Amino acid sequence: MDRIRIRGGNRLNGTIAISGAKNAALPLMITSLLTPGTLTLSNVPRLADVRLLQRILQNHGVDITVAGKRAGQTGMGDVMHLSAKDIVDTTAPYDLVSKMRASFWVLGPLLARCGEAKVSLPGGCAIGTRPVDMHLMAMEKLGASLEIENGYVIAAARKGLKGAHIVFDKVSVGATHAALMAAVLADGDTIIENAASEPEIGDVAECLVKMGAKIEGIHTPTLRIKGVTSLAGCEHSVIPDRIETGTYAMCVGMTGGDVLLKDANASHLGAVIDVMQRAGVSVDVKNDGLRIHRNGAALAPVRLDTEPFPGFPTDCQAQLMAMMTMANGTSIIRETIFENRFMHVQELARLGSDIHLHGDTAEVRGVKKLTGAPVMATDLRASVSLVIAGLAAAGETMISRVYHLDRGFETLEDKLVACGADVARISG
Ligand SMILES: CC(=O)N[C@H]1[C@@H](OP(=O)(O)OP(=O)(O)OC[C@H]2O[C@@H](n3ccc(=O)[nH]c3=O)[C@H](O)[C@@H]2O)O[C@H](CO)[C@@H](O)[C@@H]1O
Ligand SMILES: C=C(OP(=O)(O)O)C(=O)O
Repeated sequence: MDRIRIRGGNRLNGTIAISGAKNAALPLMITSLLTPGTLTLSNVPRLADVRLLQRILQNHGVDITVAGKRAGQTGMGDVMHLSAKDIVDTTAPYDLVSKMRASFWVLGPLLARCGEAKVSLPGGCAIGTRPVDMHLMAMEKLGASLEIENGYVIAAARKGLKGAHIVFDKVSVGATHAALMAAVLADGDTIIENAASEPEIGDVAECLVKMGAKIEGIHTPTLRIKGVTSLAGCEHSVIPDRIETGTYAMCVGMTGGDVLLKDANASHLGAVIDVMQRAGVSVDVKNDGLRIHRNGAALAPVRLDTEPFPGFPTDCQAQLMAMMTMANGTSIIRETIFENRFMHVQELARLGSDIHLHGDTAEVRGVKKLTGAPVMATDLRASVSLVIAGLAAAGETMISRVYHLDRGFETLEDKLVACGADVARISG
């Protein structure tokens, strides 16, 4: 199994190109199930999760071809053509779905297009119990009948889905994707209230509109959908990854230096930029991305809660905590989205951090020095928090189980090495 070795202490200087967003690319790929036409996605990141979803979609009969970047195309990722002319299998099996959360989202489109689906209950990062009750409630509201048997959701809507009024009790990215992707082909009007307004939902909604869907209220918590009988193919470019952007911003905040995060979209990062500035890191919005710089001054501690968009994202919580381990004072970080998203705390402790957990709140007492150590990645964002800490720790940090990192960070070592970090992948 690969490991990542970091020799800490180097400042970061240069340019890092931000990849297409994993959490937009995955649901965008799934929208291909809604049309017999060809969906062409550009700026698709080269990630393990994308490859896994390709296998899941191919199992349903989606024909997928991947090519490198085209001339004139913005972004750095692949171009992917997805064509679901015929759905040959409406079952999403356990061995594939259990590895990745987003794969469960095929439920809505399969039901909408085929009137039936059998989808294994999902997996994903082990950061809480992560129920799917709101996904199921939305499908039932849209007229599906559901049973859970042997770990599978078995859903049917033989006469098609019907428009409905769906009100979510709490904000869920996945349940919003599911409801939206099902409602676009339902008969009649659907209103989704308390919808997630994360930029990735907006990206999917905009792609669906290009395919012929009728959606109002995009980027707001109330989505109004008029069902259509069919959708066509289209071309769409995946938005830049705001979580990758926040992560590299925190790498620079941690080490000091001056880095341009090329193609980053500041409008998706308001809460992250605010926290970085409060911590004493300079963030300048440029035409071609975000410039992050910190020269000398100590980091100031911060106090924050994770929240649904536009609040501070839970997917950047571990990275911020790593950065705050060396702040000049005590930071208070409250995790409000997932009940078990502090697995990085005990690994950060191996590097010499001083963090105390009180229920959903971490008290991060800044230390003057971290020291390299062997550590273990436990989930995607927790693993990259260890990279951030390792970049500033004296000596060598060796991170094992880096397959978690490969789910969501494209060529992480190359991007950091290009800015002067001493990072290497040790194979085998
Ligand atoms: C692939 C992807 O895009 N994953 C993201 C998605 O995950 P995911 O879509 O799984 O997260 P949700 O937004 O659904 O979860 C938010 C909260 O709602 C709860 N919940 C969710 C569904 C449900 O049916 N019942 C329920 O109680 C969850 O346990 C959690 O406490 O949004 C999270 C919150 O921004 C991010 O951390 C993940 O990176
Ligand atoms: C938690 C994440 O992914 P998933 O929902 O697939 O577990 C993530 O992207 O940070």
